[in-house]
Amino acid sequence: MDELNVVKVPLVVKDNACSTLLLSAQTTTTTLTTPNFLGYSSCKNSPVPTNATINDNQLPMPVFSKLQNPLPLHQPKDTDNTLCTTDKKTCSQINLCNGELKGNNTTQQNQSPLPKVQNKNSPNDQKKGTISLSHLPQRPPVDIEFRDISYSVTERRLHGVKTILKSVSGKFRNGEITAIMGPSGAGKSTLMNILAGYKTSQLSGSVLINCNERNLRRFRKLSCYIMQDDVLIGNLTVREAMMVSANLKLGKNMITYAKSVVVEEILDTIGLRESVNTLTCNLSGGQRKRLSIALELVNNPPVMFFDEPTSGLDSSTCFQLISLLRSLARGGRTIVCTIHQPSARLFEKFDHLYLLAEGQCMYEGRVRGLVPYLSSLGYECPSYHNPADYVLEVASGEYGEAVQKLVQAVKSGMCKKYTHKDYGVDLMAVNDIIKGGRNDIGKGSSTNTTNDVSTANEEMLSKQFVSITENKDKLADLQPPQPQAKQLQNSDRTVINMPCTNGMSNDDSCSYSSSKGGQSQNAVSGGTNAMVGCMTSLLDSHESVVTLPNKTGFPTSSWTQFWILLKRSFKTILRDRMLTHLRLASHIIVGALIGAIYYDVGNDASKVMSNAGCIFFTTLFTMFTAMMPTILTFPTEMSVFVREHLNYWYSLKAFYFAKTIADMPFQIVFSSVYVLVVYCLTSQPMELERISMFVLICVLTSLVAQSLGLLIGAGMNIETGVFLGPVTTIPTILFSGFFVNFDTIPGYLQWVSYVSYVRYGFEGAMVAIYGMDRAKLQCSTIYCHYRSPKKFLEEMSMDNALFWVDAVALIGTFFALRIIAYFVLRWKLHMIR
Ligand SMILES: Nc1ncnc2c1ncn2[C@@H]1O[C@H](COP(=O)(O)OP(=O)(O)OP(=O)(O)O)[C@@H](O)[C@H]1O
Repeated sequence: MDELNVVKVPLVVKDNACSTLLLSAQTTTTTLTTPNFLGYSSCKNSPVPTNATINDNQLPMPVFSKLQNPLPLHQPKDTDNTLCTTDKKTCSQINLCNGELKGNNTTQQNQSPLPKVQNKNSPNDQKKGTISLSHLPQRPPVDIEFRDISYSVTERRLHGVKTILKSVSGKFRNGEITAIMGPSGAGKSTLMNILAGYKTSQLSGSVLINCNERNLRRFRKLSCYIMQDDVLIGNLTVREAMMVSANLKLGKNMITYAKSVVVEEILDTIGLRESVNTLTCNLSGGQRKRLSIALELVNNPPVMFFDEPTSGLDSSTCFQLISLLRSLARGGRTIVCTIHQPSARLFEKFDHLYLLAEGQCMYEGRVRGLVPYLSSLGYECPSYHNPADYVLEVASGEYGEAVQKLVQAVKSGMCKKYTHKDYGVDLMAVNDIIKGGRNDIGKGSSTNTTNDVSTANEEMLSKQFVSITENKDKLADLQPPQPQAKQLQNSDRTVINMPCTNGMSNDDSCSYSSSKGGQSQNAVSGGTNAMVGCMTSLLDSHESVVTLPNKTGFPTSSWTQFWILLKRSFKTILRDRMLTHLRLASHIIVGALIGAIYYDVGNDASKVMSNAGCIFFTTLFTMFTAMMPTILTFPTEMSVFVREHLNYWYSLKAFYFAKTIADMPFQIVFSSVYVLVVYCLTSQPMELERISMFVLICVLTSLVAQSLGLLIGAGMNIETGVFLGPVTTIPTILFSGFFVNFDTIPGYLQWVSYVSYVRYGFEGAMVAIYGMDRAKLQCSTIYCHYRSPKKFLEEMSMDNALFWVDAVALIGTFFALRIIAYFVLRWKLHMIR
């Protein structure tokens, strides 16, 4: 069976998604030589007989869905364009699933997300665009085990310590979707943050990855955390957001075309095809959630954490989403979700349940073991009652002091038997149900109230929420992945043998067929699972987590990260029409207004005070218009940054430099436009040197103000920032030298004026206008006290001021604030943990 099986029908590679498998849509019956369950030809050992004939309505989802959107079909003459024609090229389709060209298994392949994209200069002389693509990087499957995790926080107000998690242990396996449930405040998010590596301080216990002590840095590269409030950059389209993710996460080894193929495949898979050109701010809640998942799927993380993924979604979208997560799990991933109160239909979609109450574990095991477990302890889930609701009622104390009883039961090992993945699998019984069409709902509710429930009753109870219509799915889903993996060990299918050093047997899920097991399951289970099965499987990988190179860096260099983020920032600023256009318009309009008010006062000795007011207002305006938008927008950008940084997209350094540089050109242009409008309308001296100096000092003031806004935005939330920004500015305005002369300020307060950047801005602007031995002003009245500009500067205590000192002071303040803001961001990141 080493011979490669070939699909006879023409297969056409789609231009922008080479992996799209097209079967002839013109016929309703398609003959395949060797399709696997998913309709993709397999290389070897296909479980389906050769020359099978399948009808469209038998075609599994991926193929069928392509048929519904037929692309130009043709019989390619050039065999390079076919996916499966010759031995060497045959495996393309399955490679799309498993990311590997057979016989091309180098260490490098295993370690990096390498596309196998034929370039122009391919030695095989293949046409440009001909692709044999490993569409996702290869990653090993991961089991997470945690032992005796305790977590406490110090409550300063109460001078005490609050213990949030009390010695909890458990294990989340690859190939499964785990729900962490419990009443509000039980510690679900805390546990997940700890497992995801977001919280690392004030905790004890150990987290094991594939039975080995977790290397946090390595683990963070293998995992992603999708938060409840999926903050996305609103002004990017779905495709653009995905490309940013791909560019950052897939590294420079992959050419742009290959990345776009990856992106298109994921978007197809996750159901965002229709929305690729929609701005993310216009997506629905469910679409946003799916995009959040798609963004993280780009580098194929084997572990995905979801904080309340269903919050804010309607029941149908919830169901679709959890089905999607389940399919991702079936691809070999470890999916962990916190969830509040799932419906019965949603609840049964989970494989594994971890129940927390008061920071302790109340149950850990199969979802279908929950009802029997509760029943065995005397808590009978009433008929037709959602077990998820019931267990939360129990955990909330509605049925008496149950928490300690259940916690003790867990500690004494009573729920051990429910943790086995084969628990409750009784295929015969399910078959009977299918045949007989009996609805067993309610049967299990029975009258059994004793603690010692018989096995038969337990199984009956476990089927309480299995609807008859879904029993076929169940049959497939209930198949444990492990035996299949074992069965495949001698075939060409890859089984990941993960090291088990602590005495655990392989039965304890340390071995798992990473990708195809998932596919097969999906194929059987069909529906949503099948739709995403192949595309989203973990890939064949001979590496294990412990042998992964201990590289600490990001997938791309700092320079690349900076460049990608800078381009993204530019794009989002330009597209933020409301803010960017408003900023520009406000600078022009206010400039014109000020110009109209102080029209032609610049050279009039009788209006020197008015002109000083105009200069002072100009300084203030450039300051406020630079600071406030940053205070308002930066906290939102911070949320995106925290998510992306903690999911290992890029470094803080790259983000910060990009952020710092991206907005500067806009600020410089806006401030300059305003200053020039005012300068001209108020008839200030038309000397190039003075104009340049005046514009420069105003721009510098605005950049310093922007830095202050960045600092406040980095350290505070919007509400606090909006208050703190203007409040901290008031003293700097007071000590600017406009309201009170420097000489008039009491000696012990004079130092404040040295830290007032507004003072440097105003002083520099005054020197630019009235300094440098400017000639006497025109006097339109009988007597003008300040005909001599020098005299006026003396009056303002600015006669000894040097423009360049003010400019350098502003530049220094700019750098100081930016550096402080950087460290505030670092501190914030540290505090999150
Ligand atoms: N930094 C902290 N200081 C004090 N208490 C904290 C802190 N962080 C968490 N807690 C407390 O720990 C408990 C568990 O919080 P956690 O967010 O993990 O609960 P949860 O189960 O996720 O709740 P919910 O379902 O409502 O989101 C809560 O009582 C919370 O008030």
